[in-house]
Amino acid sequence: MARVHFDWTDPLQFNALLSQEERMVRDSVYDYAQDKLMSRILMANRDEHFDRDIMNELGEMGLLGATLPEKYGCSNVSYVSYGLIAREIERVDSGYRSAMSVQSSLVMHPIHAYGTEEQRGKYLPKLASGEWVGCFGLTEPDAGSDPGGMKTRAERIEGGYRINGAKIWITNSPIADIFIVWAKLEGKIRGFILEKGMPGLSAPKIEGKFSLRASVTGEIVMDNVEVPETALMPNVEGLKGPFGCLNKARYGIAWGALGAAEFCWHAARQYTLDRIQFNRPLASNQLIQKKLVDMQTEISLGLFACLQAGRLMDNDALAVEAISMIKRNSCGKALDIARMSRDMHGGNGISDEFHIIRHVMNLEAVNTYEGTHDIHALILGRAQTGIQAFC
Ligand SMILES: Cc1cc2nc3c(=O)[nH]c(=O)nc-3n(C[C@H](O)[C@H](O)[C@H](O)COP(=O)(O)OP(=O)(O)OC[C@H]3O[C@@H](n4cnc5c(N)ncnc54)[C@H](O)[C@@H]3O)c2cc1C
Repeated sequence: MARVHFDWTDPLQFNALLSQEERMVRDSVYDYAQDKLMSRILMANRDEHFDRDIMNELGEMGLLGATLPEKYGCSNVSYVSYGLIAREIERVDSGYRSAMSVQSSLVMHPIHAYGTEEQRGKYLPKLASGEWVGCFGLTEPDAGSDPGGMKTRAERIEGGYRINGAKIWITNSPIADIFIVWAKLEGKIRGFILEKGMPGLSAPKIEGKFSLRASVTGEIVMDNVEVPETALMPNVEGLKGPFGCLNKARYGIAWGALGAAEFCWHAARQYTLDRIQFNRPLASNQLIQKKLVDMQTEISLGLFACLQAGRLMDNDALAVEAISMIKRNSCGKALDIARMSRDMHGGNGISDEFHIIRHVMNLEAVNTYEGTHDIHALILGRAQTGIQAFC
């Protein structure tokens, strides 16, 4: 049997399973991210700054709401391509991928899936181009893993609704033009589209984050915000509204986290090949090689799981529990890999100039948001045993 070449970067020939279009998407996003995002991230992270222009650039590249139809200004690519986009952006920084995911999965998706044709026509093209930025308000100070416990309320008034409540930990909210807000109306969770400048609506920034510093996060405060009837997204009610959005976002996160992990793995390999201690490269030690191989194995297996999930999603055949599995697996493994890479970089591992500590810090939040690692275990545990263990 002929000896088959082993590509250490792609041991199971993942790339061979991608279509021509998917490879083109991957390569163009890789080039953009390495050229335009990598050059900004060091100072953006240090200064806790999100460059608003990035949204316009992502829009120009067709990366916002990329899976949605062309008639709304979107690219209509496959979910596998969407995953590849997330992976390449997060190879640079989870904060940039977060900004993109929120716009695509948590703002544009619900408007498309639950909104009226008028709402789609009004909001989607401007969100697709990056002219407008959106945010998604579900989490509250007293309702995180248990969003059903939300206190935000909408009440009917003449011609529309009055909304009161507060959301916290909201990606993009301080720079948002559009706010997707989930509130209880007559006891049922409903989704509303709010716009910047509405009286009583404010979105203060949360300062002092040590994770996702290049992504802006804030609150949404609603003090008697009056919205017209047309602000309600009519086609969904109950928790399945926000969860439908979160499922799309969690799918993208599963791909993205592996992009961050790949950066940390490749950096650890190069660092330990270059760094001489005890008169030989660190990479000549068995312990180091084992760690590199553990990284390679987890990332390679994880990418196959994401690819299969993407193919199923493209055929409307992916169960939500499977999304919990890949979100949980990718985030947990990526965090372990980033921490391991940090350790292998020695003292340099804590310097932002090597980029590893930034990925470690970022992945802490990525492991927590959109359903924590343990909450996804409980979702899968319930599906396996039939027993609800949340409470
Ligand atoms: C940087 C960042 C950006 C975010 N962006 C957004 C956004 O754009 N929009 C939005 O709506 N939200 C956003 N979030 C919120 C995020 O989704 C929540 O932080 C997350 O869902 C967890 O909720 P919590 O922080 O209230 O933690 P809690 O729910 O209080 O959980 C704390 C701990 O308890 C554990 N726990 C909870 N319940 C159980 C249980 N039944 N059994 C066992 N363990 C349990 C959890 O696993 C966790 O370890 C963001 C968060 C961060 C950090």
